Amino acid sequence: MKLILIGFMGSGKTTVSQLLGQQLNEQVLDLDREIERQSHQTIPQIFAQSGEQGFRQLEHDVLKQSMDFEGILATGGGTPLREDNLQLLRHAGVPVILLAASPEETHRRLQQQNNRPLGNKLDVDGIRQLQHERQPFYDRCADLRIVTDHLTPTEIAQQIVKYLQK
Ligand SMILES: Nc1ncnc2c1ncn2[C@@H]1O[C@H](COP(=O)(O)OP(=O)(O)O)[C@@H](O)[C@H]1O
Ligand SMILES: O=C(O)C1=C[C@@H](OP(=O)(O)O)[C@@H](O)[C@H](O)C1
Ligand SMILES: [Mg+2]
Repeated sequence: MKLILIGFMGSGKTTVSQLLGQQLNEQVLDLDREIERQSHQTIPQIFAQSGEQGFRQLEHDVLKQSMDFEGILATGGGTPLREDNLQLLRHAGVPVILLAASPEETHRRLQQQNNRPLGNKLDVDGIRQLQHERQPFYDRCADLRIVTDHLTPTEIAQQIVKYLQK
């Protein structure tokens, strides 16, 4: 692994990882896409059929087997919530970058897509609450936190590249 992106749903992990992959000429692994590829189901289908618990088990299995991947890893927003996942992320030995956005901006972004079983039904207050609950887990593994509300994905990728060069 070269770099790990973590953060709440809609913070831009998937988008920024693709840009970083192009700029740094590195492979990108998006945990959700890999889960979908291996299970032959979409994320909403997995939640509908196996519940959140079933999804979390798949997520853990795929994370564990991805740890020796040589490239940029985009996690899902709930990946750091499990202690065993958090330990894997912390001990990967690569920078862990936390992307963040305000509840209002997150709500705007999540409304543009309908593929997040845990995010799509939340209003701004629900997002604020869930972000608050998850914050301690994100803080425990992040080396750098970037607030993305007023940054384009390109600008975020540039900040990360600069950070890596230091
Ligand atoms: N910095 C940004 N500014 C505005 N919109 C963004 C930004 N980053 C991502 N988005 C948009 O927000 C949505 C969620 O982005 P995504 O990369 O899927 O986030 P994540 O993987 O963290 O859930 C997408 O529609 C994406 O185009
Ligand atoms: O925050 C979460 O619990 C989740 C985030 C999603 O990934 P994104 O953060 O890329 O949306 C996806 O893993 C799943 O819907 C659950
Ligand atoms: Mg994503």
